[in-house]
Amino acid sequence: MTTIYLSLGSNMGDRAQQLARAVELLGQTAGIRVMRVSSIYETAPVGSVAQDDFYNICVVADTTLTPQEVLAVCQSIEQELARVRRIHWGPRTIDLDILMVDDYVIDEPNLQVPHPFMLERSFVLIPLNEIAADAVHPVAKKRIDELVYDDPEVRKL
Ligand SMILES: Nc1nc2nc(S)n(CCO)c2c(=O)[nH]1
Repeated sequence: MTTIYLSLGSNMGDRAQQLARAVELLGQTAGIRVMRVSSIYETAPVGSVAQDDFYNICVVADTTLTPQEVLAVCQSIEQELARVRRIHWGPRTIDLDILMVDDYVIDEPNLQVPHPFMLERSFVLIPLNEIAADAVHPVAKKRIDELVYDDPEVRKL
């Protein structure tokens, strides 16, 4: 059994409903037990594409699946919720990113763990700190509550 830390985001359609449905689908997946779900945060879009504000959450789950199997589950949930990725870094119905898997460091063509951008994303660190403050980033060797920083553009609903 390993512990996985996920970031979920949506900025198209009923954002809260998309997030709730994604968490429901995660919980219905064999081999995944959702343990904690953060509050919803409204967040300013990061990246070069002008788009609507996101709703972001983080999820902690226990799993018997491999990281690659978890990635496949995330991708299938994105498809199920009809994620339409027209523009890279553009609007999306739902986005599920694997942040950490225990203390694993993975560098595969389709999967980098810890997530390469998580330390510079307040829309990840602030929700993650709410539910996993004592989790340790396996490369930075610091707790999430040592890595998190304030950002007025990340607003708890
Ligand atoms: N605030 C915010 N900005 C984002 N830019 C991208 S791309 N994404 C998708 C996650 O990689 C987000 C997001 O989830 N939230």
